[in-house]
Amino acid sequence: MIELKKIKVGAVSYLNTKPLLYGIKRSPALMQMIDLIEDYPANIAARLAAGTIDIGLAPVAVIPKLNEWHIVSDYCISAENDVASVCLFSDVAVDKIEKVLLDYQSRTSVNLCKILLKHYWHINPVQEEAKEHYINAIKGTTAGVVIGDRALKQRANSAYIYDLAGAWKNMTGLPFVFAAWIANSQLPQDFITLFNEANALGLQHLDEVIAENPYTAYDLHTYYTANISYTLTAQKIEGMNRFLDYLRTASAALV
Ligand SMILES: C=C(O[C@@H]1C=C(C(=O)O)C=C[C@H]1O)C(=O)O
Repeated sequence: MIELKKIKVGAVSYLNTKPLLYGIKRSPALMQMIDLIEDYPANIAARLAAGTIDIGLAPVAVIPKLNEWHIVSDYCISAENDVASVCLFSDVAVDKIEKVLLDYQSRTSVNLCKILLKHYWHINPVQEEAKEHYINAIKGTTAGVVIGDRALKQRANSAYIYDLAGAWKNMTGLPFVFAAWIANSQLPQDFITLFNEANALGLQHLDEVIAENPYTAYDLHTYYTANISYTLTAQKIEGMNRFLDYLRTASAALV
């Protein structure tokens, strides 16, 4: 029998992606068609741009780097208001911040922070792409953007927590899309249909998803229902396009 070439799928390895992966991992038909790798967002972006994966739950900030891109799913990682897991953490109020360390695992949120520093908070601190273990260096007038599960933990450690999706909503009135399922070539329609159905399953079984991923630093039910918003609506796409417009005009986008 001829083994058909598998579709290489890259997913974000954080808790926020578990509801989307729940159904994918439970679909034998889909699991036969794909190789699934899990990694942090900046690496998913790099793999998609290099073509070593065919589709990824990729930071939307990578879009300008891709020769070809298709958003193939109705599901995404976005927020209507506060997202809880993408914040600027600081010991001092925002106008006292002198330096911002930008999470090396992120592509979208670090660019969002740059946009907000300039256009929302109107400040211009030193901004540096951080290295591993940088979270320990968030102290005094050095603030830091942290994303994902590590951000949910950091909430207990910083006096000031500026939620970047909340700030974006205040500035633009729009929701914010962090990551979407982006393919770098046209994928078969039968795959896309199965893939969408599989993404939806976990959202209908959140209690099971939560039971499978015990976590104490933050209430996952709140996270999955009030913070992260999983459906890609027309308004979300408007928010995404507004963000991509800012990126196009930014002099130093980090992608
Ligand atoms: C909301 C989040 O969105 C993430 C943030 C991303 C980024 O900054 O590049 C990419 C993927 C998302 O998983 C989070 O991980 O906390």
